[in-house]
Amino acid sequence: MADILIKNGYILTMDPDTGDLKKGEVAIENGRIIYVGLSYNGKADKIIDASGSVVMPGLVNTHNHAGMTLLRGYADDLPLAEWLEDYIWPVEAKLGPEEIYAGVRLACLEMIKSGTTTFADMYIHEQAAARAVEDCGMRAALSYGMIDFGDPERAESSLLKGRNFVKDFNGAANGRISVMYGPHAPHTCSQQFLQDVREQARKDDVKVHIHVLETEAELNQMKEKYGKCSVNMLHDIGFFDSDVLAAHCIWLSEGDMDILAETGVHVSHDPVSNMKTAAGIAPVPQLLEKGVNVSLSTDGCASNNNLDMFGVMKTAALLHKVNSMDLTVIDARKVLEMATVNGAKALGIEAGMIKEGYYGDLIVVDMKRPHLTPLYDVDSHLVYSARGSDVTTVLVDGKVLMENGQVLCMDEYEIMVEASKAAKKTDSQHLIDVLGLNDPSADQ
Ligand SMILES: C[C@H]1O[C@@H](n2cnc3c(N)ncnc32)[C@H](O)[C@@H]1O
Ligand SMILES: [Zn+2]
Repeated sequence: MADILIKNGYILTMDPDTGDLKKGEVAIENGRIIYVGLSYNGKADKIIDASGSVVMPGLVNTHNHAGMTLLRGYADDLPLAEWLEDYIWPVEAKLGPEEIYAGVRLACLEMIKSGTTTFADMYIHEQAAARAVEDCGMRAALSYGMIDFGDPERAESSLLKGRNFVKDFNGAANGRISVMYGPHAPHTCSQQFLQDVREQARKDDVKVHIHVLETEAELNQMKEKYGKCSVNMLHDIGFFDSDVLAAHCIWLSEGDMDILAETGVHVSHDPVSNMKTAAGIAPVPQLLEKGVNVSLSTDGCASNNNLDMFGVMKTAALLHKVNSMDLTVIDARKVLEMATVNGAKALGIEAGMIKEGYYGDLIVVDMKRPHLTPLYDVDSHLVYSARGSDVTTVLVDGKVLMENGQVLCMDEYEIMVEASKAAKKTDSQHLIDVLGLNDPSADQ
């Protein structure tokens, strides 16, 4: 007997072996998909009616700083280095685990409501992030953001934090949490530190999540310091392998792309963040052409400014079309693959497809909406016209986290209240009390 049977939906399996089903059924038991096909020959505890909807794999957001929801809109429209160094980093120092817990809860709420079932994270107080993920039921690959700035003491304490996190949370929350090592970037970490982290990750058999060549300033700094770019430096120290997830990868030469392809590095593409921070345009069509696994991500909320992967999908498609002045350079199916199959592959999880044996991580998207009518091509609608708010039902690990627009795994209002309170720790003079928390009349 299945736990859940989803009926009457258009099943976008993303599985090349089975293809999509115009009207099919998906059965889930013990957190895994046990049937995908036209009609399930068994009973189920719970039936989900997906009439007029698309049932598809949950979206996988492969680069986030989830706790940064607290800094959404905090310091916008500033040059990237100034934004990070003068605004974001000083204010992050004021945030403790309780604030980050509240921020990550808000991030999870936002992600669930817009169809993301798994995210990869790199941030501070990551234990608190793990607790938030555990509590809400999502799946995540978490890493402690480690920076040494060439200071051996900082290197030691950072690595220790990273190691403890890996030790304590690998496989936590019934396997929904996986861990990674998160050395921040080649220009904020010393070469020695990057080598030490690399070695530790191999020892622990844990993946590595890092920012690579997000800005031209990084490229110039690296050339000055090492006489070569970040990709070459990392390659020369043996850092690259198929367990590395590199975010951004904008300022790549042809040779850099070949290195990423040969070593099997996964690239996380953040088009919205990259456009907002004017960081540049990653050569995604070329990377895909060379066989690099490219997935999609929002980046942190302070550079996006939301966590809606539907917005990211549309932006990715449009950006590369106009950049190459060739609209055939990337199509809707490819974008959907990047947001599902490729993301799951980068994180090494059995998700991203509706396939027997894979995790019961899937979403239901309501197509009975004005902006999705009429319907000729499901892929096209999902990428070019749908929004996160069209997602009605979300399952992770075979558990229903949202059903018919109702979030079941947390109290939405409470999450917003707690995050708003946590945001006060920034001491910003500009914080506006939208929930009316400081207004006694709002209690009635
Ligand atoms: C893990 C660390 O990464 C920082 N961080 C957040 N967004 C970016 C970005 N676009 N580029 C580089 N670092 C970033 C966070 O502020 C945190 O300090
Ligand atoms: Zn980032």
